[in-house]
Amino acid sequence: MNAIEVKDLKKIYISREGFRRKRFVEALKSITFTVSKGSIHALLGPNGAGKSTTVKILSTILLPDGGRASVLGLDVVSEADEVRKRIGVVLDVSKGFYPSLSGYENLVFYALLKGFSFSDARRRAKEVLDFIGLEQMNASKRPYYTYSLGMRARLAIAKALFTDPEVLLLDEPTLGLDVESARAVRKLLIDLARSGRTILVTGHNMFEIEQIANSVTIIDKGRIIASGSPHELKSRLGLIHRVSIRVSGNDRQKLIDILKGVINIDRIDVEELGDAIKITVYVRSSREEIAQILFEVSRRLDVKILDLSIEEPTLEDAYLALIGVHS
Ligand SMILES: Nc1ncnc2c1ncn2[C@@H]1O[C@H](COP(=O)(O)OP(=O)(O)OP(=O)(O)O)[C@@H](O)[C@H]1O
Repeated sequence: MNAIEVKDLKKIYISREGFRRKRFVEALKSITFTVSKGSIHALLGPNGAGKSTTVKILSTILLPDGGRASVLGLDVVSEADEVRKRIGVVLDVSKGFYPSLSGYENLVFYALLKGFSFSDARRRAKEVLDFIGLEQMNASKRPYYTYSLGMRARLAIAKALFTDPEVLLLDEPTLGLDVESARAVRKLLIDLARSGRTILVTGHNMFEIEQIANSVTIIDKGRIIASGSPHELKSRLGLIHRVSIRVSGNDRQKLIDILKGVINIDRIDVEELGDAIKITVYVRSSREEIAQILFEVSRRLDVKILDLSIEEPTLEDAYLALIGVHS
């Protein structure tokens, strides 16, 4: 069953250019995707692709100009009040808190505005602070302005979890976090999905998305480019192996030309590294075939293979191939 359904969604921003002229930005041209219940779905795309706009429409903060979107079967426009009760949202981890209040006080204040009784607000604030690990960091009683970015991200997620929502909409929740904090947030999201929550997350860190997302939608310039599980995206592109070779020697360019002729190559990237070059090729051949060809070719030329790795392609490889095809 789908927790989120987005069909042919459109959004046009109108902003001013000078005093009179209006500027129209077609942020979403036609976005369609679904997210199944209890899964983590990632929206990926370059800057300005329309990810935040999509999340804002699903959060009922922005109205679409066309198409429709629903959360748990509720329309985000006509049933916006009901949608708000069932979702938790993080749009900017550093916004929405009073700097001089502690994390705990911020949450209690937020809960009172939401209509919780004082005792329920205090109880739930302690629960969520404990759940996201701020209580254990002895941070819940410290003023918010003393929080690190990692603590702020945790507090923003605690706030999103306050009403125990079934669906979480998170716009770049790990932006700017250090390795440890980002890892903690990732684990939190996986635990939440395991407990039945549906999570829609945006981000730019492909490694991170590949670790957590069950499915992915890639958008660019307001249109869908591809969607599916990370594995489906990679196999659809026929990306079988990524071969990285670091070589030195005079015949480096010859090696590239020969490789292009003998290996079934999808793409080749060459990076100059001073005395050496790094060649990355995406090939459909088997590992054995690739290794054999490389060693045979390099024996005939004036090149020295300094490093060789043959790996499975990553989500980032698939993403770059897809974005490259469409740009
Ligand atoms: N309030 C606004 N007024 C005018 N144009 C806007 C507004 N908000 C966003 N845009 C434009 O809409 C397009 C989509 O923006 P959006 O923020 O949704 O992209 P994004 O994929 O989230 O990008 P990023 O990865 O940089 O956060 C961009 O061209 C952006 O400049």
